[in-house]
Amino acid sequence: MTGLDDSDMDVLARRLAAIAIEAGHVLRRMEHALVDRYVKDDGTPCTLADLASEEIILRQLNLAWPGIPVIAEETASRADTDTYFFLVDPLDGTGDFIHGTGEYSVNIALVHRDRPVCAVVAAPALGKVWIAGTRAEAGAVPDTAEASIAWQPVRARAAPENGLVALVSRRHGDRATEACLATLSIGTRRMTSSALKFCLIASGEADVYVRCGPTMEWDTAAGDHILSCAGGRVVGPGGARLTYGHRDRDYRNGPFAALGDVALAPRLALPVSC
Ligand SMILES: Nc1ncnc2c1ncn2[C@@H]1O[C@H](COP(=O)(O)O)[C@@H](OP(=O)(O)O)[C@H]1O
Ligand SMILES: [Mg+2]
Repeated sequence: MTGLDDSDMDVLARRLAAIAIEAGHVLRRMEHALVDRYVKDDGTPCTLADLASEEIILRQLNLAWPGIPVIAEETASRADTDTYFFLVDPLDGTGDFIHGTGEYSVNIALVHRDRPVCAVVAAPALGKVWIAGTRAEAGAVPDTAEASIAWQPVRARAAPENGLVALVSRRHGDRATEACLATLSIGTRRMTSSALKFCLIASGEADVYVRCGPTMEWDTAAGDHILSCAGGRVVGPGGARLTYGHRDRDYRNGPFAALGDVALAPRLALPVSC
């Protein structure tokens, strides 16, 4: 028994937002510091800021929900995922944090069995935060932890007949992604980093994000849930929704597409693996 079954997921999403915002304040303070960094085995960077953010999030999650396993990027525990577990990316878009574009996010998702049920994506440098429990909402990041947030509902848009807006990673591209995008009639491409791509589609500012290169479950779970609650969908090869908690594959995702309008799904030609 975790007690989470009886939780109001929209209330819980606000609590996750407070944690992500607290971590985000620390990230902002570290933005201009000379932050030590190293390159991990997968070739992606890590900084002291990733670790500081993760420490705060782990502490707060353990305080609020003791005993619920947490799979976090920098200390990815191999603990058994229970019925409920958290997926945490303390700093998604570390490359952008280092390069100062501001396009980085803090992602926290609560997963029930293999699908997210509650999530936050905070973009501290852009001053925006998205949440979802049963509905997707967005607000401005307040300057202080005590200030309240005026949450507004967000909704993905119907795909326009022509000129879809596609979001592509600023730092990670690959041929399979390009081939898949070529099957859609893309009018505009916008480079965006981190889980912000899911949130911009959830807010009706873009239509599609295709990713055939490697990503991890903590990169996508929170954005997946926010976009799903906003009326969109994140699908893998064959059109099925993504599932989470795959320790057997080290929490790696396969290829996926995030869609504002599910009607785009039949037009996709995703490869079966990355
Ligand atoms: N070779 C690789 N293996 C695993 N994940 C990778 C990867 N290259 C990029 N990623 C993932 O892509 C994320 C960045 O996505 P984007 O390019 O859309 O901003 C990274 O997030 P982190 O910055 O949290 O490490 C990382 O998790
Ligand atoms: Mg990260």
